[in-house]
Amino acid sequence: MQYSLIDRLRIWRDRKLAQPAFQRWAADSWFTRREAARRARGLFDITAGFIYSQILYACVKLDLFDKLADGPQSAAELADHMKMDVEAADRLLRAAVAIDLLERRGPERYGLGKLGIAMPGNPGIAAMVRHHHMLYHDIDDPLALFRGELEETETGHYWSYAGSLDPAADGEERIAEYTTLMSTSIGFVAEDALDAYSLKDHKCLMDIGGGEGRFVSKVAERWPHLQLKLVDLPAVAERATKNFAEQGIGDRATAHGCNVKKGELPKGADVVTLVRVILDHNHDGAMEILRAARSALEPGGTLLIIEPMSEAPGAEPVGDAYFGLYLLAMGSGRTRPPRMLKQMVEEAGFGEARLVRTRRPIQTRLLVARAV
Ligand SMILES: C[S@@+](CC[C@H](N)C(=O)[O-])C[C@H]1O[C@@H](n2cnc3c(N)ncnc32)[C@H](O)[C@@H]1O
Repeated sequence: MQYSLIDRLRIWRDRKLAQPAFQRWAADSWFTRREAARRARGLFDITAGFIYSQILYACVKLDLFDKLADGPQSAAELADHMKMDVEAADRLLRAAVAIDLLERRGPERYGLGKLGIAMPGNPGIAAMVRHHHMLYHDIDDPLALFRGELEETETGHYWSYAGSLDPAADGEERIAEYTTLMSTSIGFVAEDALDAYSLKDHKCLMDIGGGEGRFVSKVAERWPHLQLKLVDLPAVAERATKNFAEQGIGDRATAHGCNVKKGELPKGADVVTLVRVILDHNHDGAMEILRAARSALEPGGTLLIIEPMSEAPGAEPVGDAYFGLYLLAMGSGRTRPPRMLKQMVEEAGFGEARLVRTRRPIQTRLLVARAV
């Protein structure tokens, strides 16, 4: 193998850094010890990450964050609720303190920690954590997952449309769980996207893959002048219709059931949204959806893709590590860097694609394009 000068310099540096003697020196030296400690801690955190996740999972299953939001409590006070003896309760609570989910309040009691404080106000995070039990199962042997040796995955079963030949045939019982999870977790995504892009100058919005309509409801609250359409698989669209009626927006929000990749989409929208949809699909499926979106719009119409993306500065582990494995376990889709999405939307008949800044790119990025 031929290496460039820069490669050879890096190989020399990597060998130097890998030497235990060098690492001892770096950990002792005043000049390097902070960085050495930071790296040692970073590697340990990755090594122990599965245990940290289980501590969070246990706290969520026990509703500890909601309970402690009402005021600090001791292990003795919580043990009955946690259905374990006081010593075990204390061990779990201490573990949660160590990873900043909880914090000590005096010698005996525990309250919300600097990370746990975000949990009570965001039921979407707890819902995501609860459904991770499927992933624990699917990534038990990560190499089998990467090598495509798993015949079935729990995550693929849960997201019933992933890899299905006829997702439109799914009935209520297959879609109920995932639609509820999506609704519970849409809050911040909708808020950040709607703060980043004004719909003031639009007349009619169509949300493709809109689930049971929570995003459309948020749009309806914020922009009362807009007509609203939603498209999703028939059993999902039925739930949206019911929700729109219950929320009193049935006169301006309608839901249409069809397989977007095959069906004819309603016309009349001047802006189409795809919220957490494209990442679920492999290239061909994603292109079918983008082309369907294009055919539903007149030239000049607007497309908004709202989803986590790959290579988000500062949020790389979310797009590339978390969703990378999640979508592999699901059996379909990938997160994409904005440049790849831009290319795809251009291929589907859109131009002027640009990324719009959002408040929390870790979960929500926004790409806007115009139909040409
Ligand atoms: C990850 S969910 C996102 C739901 C919603 N946009 C949100 O962010 O909460 C993907 C949605 O796409 C829908 N979907 C998947 N494949 C579809 C297809 N071929 N035709 C229509 N809808 C589809 C699913 O039913 C689901 O509601």
